[in-house]
Amino acid sequence: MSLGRVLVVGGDGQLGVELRRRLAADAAQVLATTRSGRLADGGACEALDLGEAEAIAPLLRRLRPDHVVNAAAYTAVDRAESEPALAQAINAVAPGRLAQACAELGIGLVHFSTDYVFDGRGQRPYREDDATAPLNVYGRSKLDGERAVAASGARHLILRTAWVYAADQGHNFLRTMLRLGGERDELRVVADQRGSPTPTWLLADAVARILERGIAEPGVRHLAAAGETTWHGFAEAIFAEAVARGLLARAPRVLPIATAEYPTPAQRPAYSVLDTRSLREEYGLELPDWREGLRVSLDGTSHNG
Ligand SMILES: NC(=O)C1=CN([C@@H]2O[C@H](COP(=O)(O)OP(=O)(O)OC[C@H]3O[C@@H](n4cnc5c(N)ncnc54)[C@H](OP(=O)(O)O)[C@@H]3O)[C@@H](O)[C@H]2O)C=CC1
Ligand SMILES: Cc1cn([C@H]2C[C@H](O)[C@@H](COP(=O)(O)OP(=O)(O)O[C@H]3O[C@@H](C)C(=O)[C@@H](O)[C@H]3O)O2)c(=O)[nH]c1=O
Repeated sequence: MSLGRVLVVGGDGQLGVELRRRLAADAAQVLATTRSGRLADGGACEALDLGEAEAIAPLLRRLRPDHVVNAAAYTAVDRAESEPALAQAINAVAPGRLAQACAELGIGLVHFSTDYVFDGRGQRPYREDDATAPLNVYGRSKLDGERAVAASGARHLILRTAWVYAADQGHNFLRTMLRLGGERDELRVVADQRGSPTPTWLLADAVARILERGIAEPGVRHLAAAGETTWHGFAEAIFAEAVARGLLARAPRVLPIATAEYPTPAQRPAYSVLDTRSLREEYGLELPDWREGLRVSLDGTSHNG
């Protein structure tokens, strides 16, 4: 069954690239926006600066997609502390306007949010209706975005995910570790923040399944790889898998440290594992363990399954 015309907003972000790749198999047409109107691979797409929110509705009226997937966001967690107005404009105001336009035109919307809406004091995986209390500007702006989308009346799903990475593109922890691991003998990585590293291919596969089945019940859902680890555990796994594949000659020493020993402008939740049961049951999804997700990502295979 064709998914019809799908518009990927933020088509050159790490998730946007994977969505375009994955949805091309099932959609009649995949349209995309970037700020410049060009894709990094040289292809043409629509120009949309989300800082200019009044441009959103006219673009959607012209393109008339069947679905919009919003993969754009202000994701620089530390920088957001000194640019709160910009984070709010991109992560809250623009998604609200996008959702209003989708409601007006009868377009289904899939929007992404984050585990950083939680304060991390939980002791079991967070469910969708657990209380939110973001610790940083990025998390607050994303939570405001969730609220604006929910209030729009659009047929929508808000997918909260976590610790997103792609092996082949984007700014993410995996690629940072591979780079630093090639440069240094020793790294210090926090071992007291727990979460679930989630590859973009897992998210894109899930979006394809969601669009195929349709959005029946609007609202927030949690979507992340199964299992949990710390950033330190993730780093050790990255190096073990990378060395096994010859991507690195040898693994650096990875010293476990406390968050207090790695000061950053933004505070991060100590625990942000997401309970994904609701979405798995609703859409019949099987979500791989984070370690399996890492292996598949580094193998560079099975990305379109
Ligand atoms: N990365 C992560 O670990 C996590 C991400 N998420 C969420 O998942 C979604 C996808 O994130 P991810 O792919 O990692 O993000 P990226 O940072 O890789 O991509 C975000 C995209 O948004 C675009 N963008 C930013 N500002 C604007 C603007 N003013 N106008 C138009 N486009 C803009 C960026 O374009 P440009 O390059 O030109 O700035 C970039 O292409 C987001 O909603 C994010 O909040 C949730 C949990 C974890
Ligand atoms: C590079 C590095 C980071 N760290 C720590 C800092 C931080 O606590 C943790 C992760 O750092 P990063 O800056 O890569 O990750 P961060 O930007 O916090 O990642 C977040 O991004 C946003 C967009 C989300 O929505 C979240 O789900 C989450 O993925 O690792 C070390 O301890 N040692 C290191 O050498």
